[in-house]
Amino acid sequence: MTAIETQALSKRYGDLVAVDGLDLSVEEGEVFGLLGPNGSGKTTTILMLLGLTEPTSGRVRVLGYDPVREPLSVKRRVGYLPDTVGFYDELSGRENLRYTAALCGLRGRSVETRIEEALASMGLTDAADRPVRTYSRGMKQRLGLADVLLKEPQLVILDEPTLGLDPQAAHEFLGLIRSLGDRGLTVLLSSHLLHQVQAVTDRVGLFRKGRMALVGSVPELARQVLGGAYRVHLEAEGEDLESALAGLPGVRRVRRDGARYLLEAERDLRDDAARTVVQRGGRLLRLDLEEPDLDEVYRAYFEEVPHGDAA
Ligand SMILES: Nc1ncnc2c1ncn2[C@@H]1O[C@H](COP(=O)(O)OP(=O)(O)OP(=O)(O)O)[C@@H](O)[C@H]1O
Repeated sequence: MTAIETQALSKRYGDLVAVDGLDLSVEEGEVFGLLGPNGSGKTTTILMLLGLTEPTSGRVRVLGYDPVREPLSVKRRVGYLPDTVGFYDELSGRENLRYTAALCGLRGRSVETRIEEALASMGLTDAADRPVRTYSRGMKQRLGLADVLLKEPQLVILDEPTLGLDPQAAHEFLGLIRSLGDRGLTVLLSSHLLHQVQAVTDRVGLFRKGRMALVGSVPELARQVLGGAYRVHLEAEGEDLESALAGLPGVRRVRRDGARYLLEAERDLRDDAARTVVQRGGRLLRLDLEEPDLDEVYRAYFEEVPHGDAA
């Protein structure tokens, strides 16, 4: 099933078009990254998905429900972590989760088990009975995720979840997000931190001025924007290697600098490249694969197209 589907979704604030004819489709079980410069419409899109702001036009479905007409059905199934989560500072982590559970109408002894499990899965068991005011920002974010998981959502939406976290805390938090995807949950994550998004998402969508400029996995985007998604660096001595390497299936372009070759390719063809060198009686000195990098895709895309407004 498609977890999120929008068609020609738009939101205007007076003359300003915050989201402009957005077509977005996120499959169930997918971890999807919404990327874009500040003000490109990510938060507005999320608010429309949650039924917290009404679209000006277009269609939106979340887990098959219309967030405008059926906000409660959406709310019950979707966990939302805003960029800053509000907790009762004087209450402990566990007490805050109990409060959420009561608000969600969760009752019975199984609630305590659920709370315990949510705390444990976020690495907060030891801190569970300390007041939240003593928590670091990273711990508060993890408590936020525990809070979201308590109601056992099918879809989790996170808006800039690593904002203000130090690199170590951000890394840990991203690992937790990935683990949600591995558990089969659908995750929508907004961010402008490309490396982080690349590490945990299955696909990304690049936003620009309220429109989805590019959508795909990082290798797909790299193929569209950079030409070759995979870059193989090879150093070898031998005759006529350049044309032999250029003839390998999947090779888009070969650049040569003396004994060094850069192969821009559609797949990881290190095996074939090594074999080619050896078959030609050459000597292989170095062979490395450079993984496609979202940062590079993003920069190339916003540089190539003269947008002027890219952050
Ligand atoms: N309530 C509002 N009233 C008027 N304009 C708004 C409102 N909310 C957002 N906007 C404008 O809509 C545009 C898109 O904003 P939005 O917050 O969705 O972008 P974003 O991609 O989430 O940016 P950021 O990364 O800064 O959060 C911006 O120009 C913003 O100023």
